[in-house]
Amino acid sequence: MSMISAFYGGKSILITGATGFLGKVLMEKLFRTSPDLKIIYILVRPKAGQTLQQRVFQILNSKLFEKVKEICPNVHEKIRPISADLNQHDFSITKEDMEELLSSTNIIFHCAATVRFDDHLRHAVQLNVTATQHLLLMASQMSKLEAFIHLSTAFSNCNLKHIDEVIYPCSVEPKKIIESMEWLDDAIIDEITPKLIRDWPNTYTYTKALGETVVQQEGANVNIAIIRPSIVGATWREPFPGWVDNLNGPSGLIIAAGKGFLRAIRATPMAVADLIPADTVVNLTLAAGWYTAVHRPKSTLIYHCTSGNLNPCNWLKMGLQVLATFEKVPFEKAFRRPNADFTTTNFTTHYWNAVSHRAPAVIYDCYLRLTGREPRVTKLMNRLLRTVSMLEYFINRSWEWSTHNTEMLMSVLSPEDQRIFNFDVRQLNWLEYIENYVLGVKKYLLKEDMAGVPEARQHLKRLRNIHYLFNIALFLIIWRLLTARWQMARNIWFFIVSFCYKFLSYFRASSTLKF
Ligand SMILES: CCCCCCCCCCCCCCCC(=O)SCCNC(=O)CCNC(=O)[C@H](O)C(C)(C)COP(=O)(O)OP(=O)(O)OC[C@H]1O[C@@H](n2cnc3c(N)ncnc32)[C@H](O)[C@@H]1OP(=O)(O)O
Ligand SMILES: NC(=O)C1=CN([C@@H]2O[C@H](COP(=O)(O)OP(=O)(O)OC[C@H]3O[C@@H](n4cnc5c(N)ncnc54)[C@H](OP(=O)(O)O)[C@@H]3O)[C@@H](O)[C@H]2O)C=CC1
Repeated sequence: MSMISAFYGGKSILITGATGFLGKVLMEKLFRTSPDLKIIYILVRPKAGQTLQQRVFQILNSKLFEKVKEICPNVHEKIRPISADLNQHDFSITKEDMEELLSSTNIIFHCAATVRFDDHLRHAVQLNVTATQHLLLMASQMSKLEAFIHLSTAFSNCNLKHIDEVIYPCSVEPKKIIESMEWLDDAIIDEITPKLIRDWPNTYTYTKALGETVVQQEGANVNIAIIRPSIVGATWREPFPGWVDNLNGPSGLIIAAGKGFLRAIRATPMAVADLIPADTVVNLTLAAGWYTAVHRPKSTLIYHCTSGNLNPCNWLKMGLQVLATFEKVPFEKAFRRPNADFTTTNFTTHYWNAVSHRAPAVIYDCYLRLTGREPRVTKLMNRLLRTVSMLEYFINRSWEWSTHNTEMLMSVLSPEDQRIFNFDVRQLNWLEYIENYVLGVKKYLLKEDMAGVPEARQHLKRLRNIHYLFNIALFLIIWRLLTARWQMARNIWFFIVSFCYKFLSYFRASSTLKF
């Protein structure tokens, strides 16, 4: 019998961010491994014209939850969506809902966050710091609370090279930042943001670091653990390989490369690609929830959920495998043939961006205009290049994360739990994982059917022929222009033609002599 599954049985669990990528995988695993849990409260906001119920209905009807519905047919009765906006005071939770949460919750998984790198500091502080502070305040009033699990990121201290499983002090007190956000106007915040975030690359990683300090300062009366995942990718095994449902991290770039928009990226090929599958993060999170509640460690334990020090993969290996999978199973209606080159200097990056990214986009937009359609590729390309520039920080550096707590946790699990809640990345076969990731992107993000693969291959062949024809035509045009303007070019041209003529004459003469 799994100790972890049994532990969550009969429990009331509160999840924030349950509609997000990790939140859904977490909920799915909880229902599948502990179908007798009492209830999962999820804090949800109405979004995109959908009510809470519609959002929950959509999640439960997705492919991710197919297995769960077999194991736990009454799953819809066990989810209780609570209307809440974490940006609002008291989360805009009704009095009745709040009372129920305070009196019943046993475990909290705090996943909600803004993961946008370019979010305005005010908004990032609101969600990643202030909301965490409020949630801790709520947690401290929960009479039955056994554990509070906070999802942070391994990059919350990405200004350091070696990162231990500790909370590093912030140069400015989070409380002061929270206060100042209340009265400073947007223009002043914009001005001071670079000075505040200093060597953090964006507001996301900076506010996640502040969030950890808040957890440390405000969580004295609560039994807490912090999980720090690195770059979360598609699922490895559970509930099935390759599940992914948003464009964050590598997923968006895999689409951009597979569709032939992104053909080169500025990256350090040998830098560690510290990806971690979503199901691995969830397994560690659930195991940490159990350990924190049952063993009640004296201090807040931080768990690094990373792959680099146990089973490293680099960006070159990842890029090559992504490309190899595109060869086997191409994406449909590609713009150009996929390519995945790594540039390492400013010059080559600018060259690739001009020649291989912007120029084809401009040419295609001219074609769209000429055929009476709306030009759109240049705009798309500019957005893509902006996105890539924001991710570059993470693909040109390597970090070392110590994993003592994570390894300790693995060692205290029973063999049964080590199997069911496996977070041992040493067992991960990268080539197989990356192939499944790319297939998952094709199936679950792009919603492309495997039946379309032969047509996609034909399309790539046509693109190759167009590419060759285009290059030949371009060469001839350039050459014609050069010979028309420069005597030197004409002399070279004359020399090449006469050389070829002599060579052919010699070849013809020697072959007639033989017979
Ligand atoms: C050959 C393969 C090599 C693979 C090589 C992989 C390297 C991969 C390194 C990752 C390194 C992360 C390391 C931190 C790990 C964490 O701890 S954080 C969690 C991850 N967080 C993220 O990844 C958030 C990143 N994204 C953002 O911050 C924002 O989307 C951006 C990049 C600032 C763009 O903002 P924006 O211009 O306002 O655009 P937004 O409204 O978000 O989307 C605009 C369009 O771009 C698309 N888009 C959004 N994100 C992306 C994306 N990542 N890619 C492409 N398109 C995107 C959207 O779909 C949208 O399209 P339309 O719907 O308009 O057609
Ligand atoms: N994905 C990754 O690569 C990594 C993620 N992490 C961390 O893991 C956690 C989960 O990330 P992930 O699942 O990828 O993120 P997502 O962006 O997929 O999900 C974010 C969740 O937060 C919710 N949320 C955002 N704003 C509010 C609000 N104002 N009120 C209520 N809910 C809100 C979203 O709800 P809605 O659906 O309504 O928008 C969504 O459920 C985060 O803490 C993140 O920092 C750490 C390392 C890497």
